[in-house]
Amino acid sequence: MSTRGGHGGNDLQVNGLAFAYGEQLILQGIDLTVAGGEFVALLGPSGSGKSTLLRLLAGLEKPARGRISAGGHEVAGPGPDRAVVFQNYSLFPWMTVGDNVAEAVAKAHPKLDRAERRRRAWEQLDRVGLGEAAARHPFELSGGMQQRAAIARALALESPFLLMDEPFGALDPVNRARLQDLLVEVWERGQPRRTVIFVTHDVDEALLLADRVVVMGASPGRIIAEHTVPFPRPRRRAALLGDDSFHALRERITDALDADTLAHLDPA
Ligand SMILES: Nc1ncnc2c1ncn2[C@@H]1O[C@H](COP(=O)(O)OP(=O)(O)OP(=O)(O)O)[C@@H](O)[C@H]1O
Repeated sequence: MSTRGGHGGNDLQVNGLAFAYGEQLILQGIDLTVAGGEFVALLGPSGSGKSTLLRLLAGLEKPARGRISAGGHEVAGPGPDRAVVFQNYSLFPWMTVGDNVAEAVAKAHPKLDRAERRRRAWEQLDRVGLGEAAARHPFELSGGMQQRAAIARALALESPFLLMDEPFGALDPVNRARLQDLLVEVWERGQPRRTVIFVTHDVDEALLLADRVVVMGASPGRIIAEHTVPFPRPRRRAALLGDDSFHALRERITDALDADTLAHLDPA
């Protein structure tokens, strides 16, 4: 089944977007359309403005020029329709893992009573394999478990958009692979599917997870290429590695990134 058909209210539109920090132009001429339920990876070298673009989509920064709309509404600030997961877990350290997630449930459903909030929080934690850890504090968990909890919290918001900034960048390879699989599993089960924007600088991760890869270049940050990822799901790492078309696409993307990096090296 196509994921590009759209699910009504959860498409994303970026038109003529520019952003600057002071005098420094960070993003320029960004046009991007993401269909409802689509999983898009934003790939690019360090400094190409991936995180900045994600922060703009989250409403944490304001564009200097251009427009962003999410689900047909102009983005004017952060909102519960757009859950964000950062690299460093960002759980509240003074709350148990269960309470961290229950807090997100309360945001999504302010009228629920405490018992029902907790029930739903526990349900989310079960989905990510953390049912046993709900009463523990973040510092009592491994990095992988904390990131699972951060994902459970983002899912508990029941938001149509999931914005993820290198969420698995700090994890060891085994945990990273587990959480990649978990993310795809929960995304595929969504009814409707969430629209996911996933920042990474790992080409293999982008090709494993995404429906489409948007490649950014630097100075200023802009989109230099887009590729639909044609591999059928479920995707298996070993099968991808044995597929010539995977290597061909990987090479095209890596070449584009290398060319952009070379073009911006100091001539000295
Ligand atoms: N708060 C800030 N003030 C000034 N400049 C900033 C700020 N945050 C980021 N920048 C600059 O904006 C540019 C883009 O940064 P950004 O973090 O969006 O890139 P990125 O592609 O996500 O990089 P990375 O892969 O290293 O995370 C960089 O040149 C960075 O130095």
